Amino acid sequence: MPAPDITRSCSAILVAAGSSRRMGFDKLAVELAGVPVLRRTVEAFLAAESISEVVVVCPEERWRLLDGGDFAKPVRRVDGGENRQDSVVAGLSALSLESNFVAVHDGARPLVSPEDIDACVAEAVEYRAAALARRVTETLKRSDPLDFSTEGVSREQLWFMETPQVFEIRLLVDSYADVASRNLTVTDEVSVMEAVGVRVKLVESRHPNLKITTPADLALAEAILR
Ligand SMILES: Nc1ccn([C@@H]2O[C@H](COP(=O)(O)OP(=O)(O)OP(=O)(O)O)[C@@H](O)[C@H]2O)c(=O)n1
Ligand SMILES: C[C@](O)(CO)[C@H](O)COP(=O)(O)O
Repeated sequence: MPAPDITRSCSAILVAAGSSRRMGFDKLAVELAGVPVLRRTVEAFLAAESISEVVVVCPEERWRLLDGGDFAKPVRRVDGGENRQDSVVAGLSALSLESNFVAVHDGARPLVSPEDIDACVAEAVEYRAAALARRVTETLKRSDPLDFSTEGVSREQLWFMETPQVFEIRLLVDSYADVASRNLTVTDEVSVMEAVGVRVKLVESRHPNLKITTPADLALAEAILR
């Protein structure tokens, strides 16, 4: 077996330490077609050829959803933080640093395909930073809450952001340190890059990759899996 080319290899950080407030119960423990959400997410990354290791950022009780899995690649757990940003930083500290790239993904996105993961990693190798996203195809309007007047909003160049979001590890670590030094709060890693002026190549997802957020998402995800 040839040694892996670490210049192109990629670690994964799966953030799964949230409170599921909008769901009302632990959305990462819910089974989709018999498999817990978090386990589906881990298995998608283990199936992706570009991924060499997985760090799961989650509390101990969620780690047990993985049945102490005997996985084909290294899988480690680390505790999360107060917000998603803190959980990502905790994941960065747990990387083996045997890769040059890191894919940060929501544990609550269990339908992500290994093919989309690999496509996003390939673009990050090319551009240093890449993120999975979905083009806006619906008609958009802006509505004034005072007089209910509406106006059309062009959907050209508009995307729904998804994950994974993939970066050179050094770039992401240094960018998060910069953001922290300025006490900035960010929703995702693309926002971190915007704060430090680094462009991110958006990669159109070819498969469903919805985030499990509310009970309605569970029904939709089950329907997709049927
Ligand atoms: N402190 C946090 C907050 C969120 N997440 C993770 O980030 C992903 C996206 O967050 P979201 O879907 O908003 O999850 P929750 O924060 O749990 O949702 P809610 O806002 O409804 O509580 C999820 O996999 C969640 O577990 C995390 O690891 N650590
Ligand atoms: C990180 C994310 O999934 C893609 O950008 C999204 O921002 C998470 O949003 P939420 O507000 O935490 O649900």
